[in-house]
Amino acid sequence: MSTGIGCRNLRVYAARRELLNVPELDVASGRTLAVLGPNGAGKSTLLRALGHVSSHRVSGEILLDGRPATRSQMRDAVVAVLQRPIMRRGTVAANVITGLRFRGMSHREARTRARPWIEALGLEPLVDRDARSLSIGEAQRVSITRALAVAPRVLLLDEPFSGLDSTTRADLLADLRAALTGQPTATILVTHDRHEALALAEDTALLIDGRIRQHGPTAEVLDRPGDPDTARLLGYTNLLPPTLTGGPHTVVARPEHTQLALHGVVESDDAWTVTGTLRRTVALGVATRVDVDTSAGPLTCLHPGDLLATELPAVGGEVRVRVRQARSLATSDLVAPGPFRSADGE
Ligand SMILES: Nc1ncnc2c1ncn2[C@@H]1O[C@H](COP(=O)(O)OP(=O)(O)OP(=O)(O)O)[C@@H](O)[C@H]1O
Repeated sequence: MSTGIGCRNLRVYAARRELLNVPELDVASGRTLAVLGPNGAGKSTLLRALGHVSSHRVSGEILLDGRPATRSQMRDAVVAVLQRPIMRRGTVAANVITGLRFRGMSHREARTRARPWIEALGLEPLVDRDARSLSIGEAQRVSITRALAVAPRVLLLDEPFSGLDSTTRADLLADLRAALTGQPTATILVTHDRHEALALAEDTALLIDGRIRQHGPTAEVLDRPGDPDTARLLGYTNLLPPTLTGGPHTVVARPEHTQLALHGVVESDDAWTVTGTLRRTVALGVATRVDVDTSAGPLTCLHPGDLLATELPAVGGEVRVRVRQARSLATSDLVAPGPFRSADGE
């Protein structure tokens, strides 16, 4: 019998509107699934339904270790970590053992159980601090340690990293991944950030409009956009239709593989070029974003570092854009730039 959490024919409705329709989903014990979707895709709706805590009308089956699970069975099996950490009155140490105390464990035993998790998550320097004085990043670390200390069969993570700065987020993701390794917990992370999926999850499902469009090993799913919606979600925001490429299918490219052809830069032969009008530039610190309008729609270029104003053509001026790497939406394969070079008639 398979262990872990799953569902069959799961549907969630608000009034007459169907918010979610997932025919089948399984996360085995010891594995982590990321559910990646844009705002409003139904990610939280899915987590609440799986945890049997939905306030909507739900049909279908929630499975625990392969069998339909009741609400009380799920309550015992599941621990959730939410976007905003909730700290109770008292020290960090007292907060970490809360879940164990709720489950009837003595104070002494709970402290002994929690100790390795406090070490694994690097919380020792904070244990005596008033939990309500913590930063959001610190509080989320406590909240995750509290969840892990219970050794749950199922861990549901509802965007717990979204309010953290990039360094804090990367540290916590790495520590959580290490802490989960070898544990018999089935973990589901919902997020809109593909980098979080890559950092934490072996498998990823793409959820759009309440339906799973793609599902598989994370590295494969993140690099195999199958339609314009999943392409956008996966960062392939530049859509190049056949009218632009001259090829048979729409191809998609990441902004980091798309750059302006600038004066004085020697161009190699390994990119396809298209002309357009420079709409605006945005300094992002580590990179400069340049938006260009072309005959077949907008393209976004990303140049590493700061581009000097003197290097850039004026807004409204004609520019050439080079796309170094693109994928076919029909096959998800990388498309060599050769076949559609000079498709715009250059
Ligand atoms: N009571 C309700 N009545 C009607 N629609 C609802 C109701 N509750 C939620 N929805 C809709 O369900 C959809 C999914 O919401 P949900 O919060 O699950 O999305 P999400 O993917 O978690 O989004 P976000 O990333 O913005 O948190 C949204 O379009 C939302 O407006």
